[in-house]
Amino acid sequence: MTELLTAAQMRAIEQAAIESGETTGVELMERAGQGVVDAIFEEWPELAEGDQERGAAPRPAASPRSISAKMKRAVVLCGPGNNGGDGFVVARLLFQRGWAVEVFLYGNAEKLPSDARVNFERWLELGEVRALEARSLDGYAEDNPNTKIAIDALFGTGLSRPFHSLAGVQMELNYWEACSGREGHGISFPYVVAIDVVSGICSDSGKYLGVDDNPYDYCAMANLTVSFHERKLCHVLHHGPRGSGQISVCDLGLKRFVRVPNLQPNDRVFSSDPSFYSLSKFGDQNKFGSGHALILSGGPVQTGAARLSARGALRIGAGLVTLGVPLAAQQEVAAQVTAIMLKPIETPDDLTAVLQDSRINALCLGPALGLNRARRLVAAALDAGLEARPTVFDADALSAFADEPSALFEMLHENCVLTPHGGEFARLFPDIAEKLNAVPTKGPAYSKVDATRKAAKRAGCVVLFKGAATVIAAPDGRCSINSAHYERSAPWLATAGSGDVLAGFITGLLARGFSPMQAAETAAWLHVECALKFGPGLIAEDIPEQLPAVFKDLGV
Ligand SMILES: NC(=O)C1=CN([C@@H]2O[C@H](COP(=O)(O)OP(=O)(O)OC[C@H]3O[C@@H](n4cnc5c(N)ncnc54)[C@H](O)[C@@H]3O)[C@@H](O)[C@H]2O)[C@@H](O)CC1
Ligand SMILES: [K+]
Repeated sequence: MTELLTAAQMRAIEQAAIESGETTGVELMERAGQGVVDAIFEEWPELAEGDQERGAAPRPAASPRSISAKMKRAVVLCGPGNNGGDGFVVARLLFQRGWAVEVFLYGNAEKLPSDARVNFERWLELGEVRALEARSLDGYAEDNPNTKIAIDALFGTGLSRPFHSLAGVQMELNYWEACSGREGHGISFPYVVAIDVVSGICSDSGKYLGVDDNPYDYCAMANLTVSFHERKLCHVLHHGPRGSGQISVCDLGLKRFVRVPNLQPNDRVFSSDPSFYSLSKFGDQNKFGSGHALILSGGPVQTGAARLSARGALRIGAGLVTLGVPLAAQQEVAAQVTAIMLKPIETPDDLTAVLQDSRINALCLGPALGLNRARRLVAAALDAGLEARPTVFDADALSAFADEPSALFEMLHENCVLTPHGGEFARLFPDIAEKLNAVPTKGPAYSKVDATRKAAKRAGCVVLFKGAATVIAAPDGRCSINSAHYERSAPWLATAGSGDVLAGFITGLLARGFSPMQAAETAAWLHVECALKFGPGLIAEDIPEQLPAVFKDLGV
């Protein structure tokens, strides 16, 4: 598992490293700048070809007369903080490779923080710094056709308020990002490389601050973002993945400072993957050793969703899976399933009776259950007289409590998992959703991590908040994110029934004895892996069928 950092956590790590005396801010900035240059040439190796080191040449070397039309050019936009400082380092390093480099500064050089100031001065030995204004980049790519790279070093983790003041510059970066790598009308556009965070995006939430409509039309965007030490939360949340392009992580040599005192384990956020958890089965295990999952089905013509969940639970390794079906739907379900068993469950009393069997060790309620049936069966499933059985609540089992979410929360116990999508989340946690969806006016803005943690605390159980970034949180603050972005982008997962399969995956893992948090994290990760394995054309039925191949790849 890798960690995803907030701005405050990153600052604390840097601070601890500097206070240890092992390094300095200037040294870290040098490593950061070098990391950005390395990442650029790794991403576009052709840009490194033919570079002729000129070393730290004196200032005249950068004068306009010494810049030939054939030289590769970079334009570096530096901001008022240390992100800008990184930009000055990148400018110097590209210059030393023989590039023509033009540097703009947004802000007052006198007010640059000390490390950035050092690098500003070092750059002044080599070239000029021009003031960045709203129209500074108008026609730039057309007038400077050999511009290969634009460096966005305006704001990083320190963005604290909306960045609207350079709309023209942001529009240009937006346009270049879209057009880069393509030639049109004899013009080639530079690749946009963001240092740490795309300027305008809040590092903790991934939201463009102060933006309420489609930011991809006019805000700054990048083809490549180089993050330091670890990825930041913004790289997987909200607008961040699309705005950031690709992510490269640059090691600043800070690994041993991760355990600084103010980083409590439950304040940390990880990317969820199953590396810690064993999915393997062992030779001497019989089917009862892998648990028995019960999945409740809706009535006639509403049984497909529960059947998808059941198939998911069985494929992920539950020893036995039973569908609890109302009498009128028995024939329909029986005609469709083979290895999955059936039990008539019509009323809450039927469910209570079935749950007397303690071998049924995981439960799933929700997929197409019907709101009335859901409301009655949820209460029976959570009856205080029964053991706190691991239970997944999805779909109708969540929506059934839209008028009184507290009635559900009062019944839930620590072995439950709620799996809302955005709409269901807003029904159960309207105040939290409102805060999450409000236009952010300052940073750090309220994030999906904040919202899911708060919801888990209120519900008293694990909440898995679905989306391209699925956030999973426990009431004690543990949190992870399953990101279906970048090389794990799985847009075909947004298909009818996909959530039912996920609920089944979680239920199956609960039956196998995984803890609620482990089950939710592992299921979410495998769900994406299955989609990637199948590729385009995926429908929900295909998802469980990919598990054998995914398991094989994992060596399960
Ligand atoms: N020595 C260090 O501290 C290191 C810092 N690093 C870089 O430093 C960055 C963080 O630096 P900072 O904390 O200085 O933050 P930033 O450089 O992101 O910017 C902070 C500055 O911008 C101002 N500001 C915030 N929002 C604004 C807005 N909308 N309009 C105008 N001004 C605004 C703030 O008042 C502050 O002056 C990281 O993202 C990383 O790039 C790296 O170089 C590694 C070493
Ligand atoms: K930036």
